Amino acid sequence: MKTTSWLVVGAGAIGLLWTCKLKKLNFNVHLVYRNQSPGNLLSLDESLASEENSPTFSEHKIKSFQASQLNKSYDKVLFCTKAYDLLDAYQSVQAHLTKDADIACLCNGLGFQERLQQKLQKNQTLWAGTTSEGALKIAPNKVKHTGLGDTYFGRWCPTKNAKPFPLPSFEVANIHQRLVEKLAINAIINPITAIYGIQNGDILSPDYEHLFKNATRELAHFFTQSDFSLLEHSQHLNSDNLINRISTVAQLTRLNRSSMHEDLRLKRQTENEFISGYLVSQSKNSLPIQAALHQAVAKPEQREEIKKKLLNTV
Ligand SMILES: NC(=O)C1=CN([C@@H]2O[C@H](COP(=O)(O)OP(=O)(O)OC[C@H]3O[C@@H](n4cnc5c(N)ncnc54)[C@H](OP(=O)(O)O)[C@@H]3O)[C@@H](O)[C@H]2O)C=CC1
Ligand SMILES: CC(C)(CO)C(=O)C(=O)O
Repeated sequence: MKTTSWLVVGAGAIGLLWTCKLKKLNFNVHLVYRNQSPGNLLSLDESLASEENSPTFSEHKIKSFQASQLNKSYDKVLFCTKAYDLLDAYQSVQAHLTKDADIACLCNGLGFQERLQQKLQKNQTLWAGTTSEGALKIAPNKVKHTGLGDTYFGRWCPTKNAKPFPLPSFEVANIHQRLVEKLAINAIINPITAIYGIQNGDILSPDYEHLFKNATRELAHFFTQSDFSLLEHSQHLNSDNLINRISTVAQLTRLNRSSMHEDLRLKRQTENEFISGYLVSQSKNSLPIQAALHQAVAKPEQREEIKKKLLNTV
């Protein structure tokens, strides 16, 4: 039996936030969780991120399932897992997606989109997404909207005269550019804050400023003067542009710990492979600082030595 509900996969912070957003847009939502059931009533706290005078708490009725309990077909699905879980998550629900389903993902990083595209059927459409919103899961069925931001989706494989995204106001033509811009921010702020155990704003302090600027200049050179496969979408990211963008985000989130800082601190898997790892794999050895940051995150036993070298040699 076919349903017109959205299927959201991943009941973490972003999955809960987006389930509530879709409910507010009057869609039915079926939510797939992996381990802990969120039940059938979600609550959204927008007190930290709401516009003035708008309600700050809302409750939303949904249906939640484990993938093995699904018994319907869906023509629109939104994956809200971490990048490293995306392909497994896709495989767990793929039998329940229609032949022409719209398949959207909101994970940070690059590299996994192409791998997912390879797995889709010919008439299914992959919509890559990126968000600068902040969300924090505070209970299995409760999410706090911690930062206002923008969310964009666009076709991973552009096609002329194709059908629009099921949420047209979120669709952009230049999604690759948006993904590269977000990748650049994550590639600088996340590993530096994670390995030195600092807040986002600290990368602008005298202790880290040289590392921040040199790592950013190196990235800008790669984005503007290399044979990067997404060069047409990264050419505008010269040193000044990139330093301004990243400084602004570091300022705006100065008291936050980046997601990678939290992941290392709590000894969880990080998205390193889809951020610095992706860039290094594309760079033909032209990103030595980025490679060192990648290595310092990936290899705890080398971390202290790399941290000292990075601060002494740049
Ligand atoms: N939170 C935020 O403010 C922001 C997050 N992002 C990005 O959004 C993405 C999601 O982040 P976030 O929500 O914070 O991460 P979370 O870790 O909170 O949520 C990911 C969820 O996906 C679930 N999951 C993993 N594999 C499967 C599967 N096979 N089937 C069903 N569920 C699965 C996890 O389940 P389990 O509980 O079992 O681990 C977890 O609940 C990341 O790429 C992140 O970088 C981007 C901007 C801001
Ligand atoms: C923008 C930034 C750096 C905010 O903390 C982020 O996206 C993250 O932590 O992953």
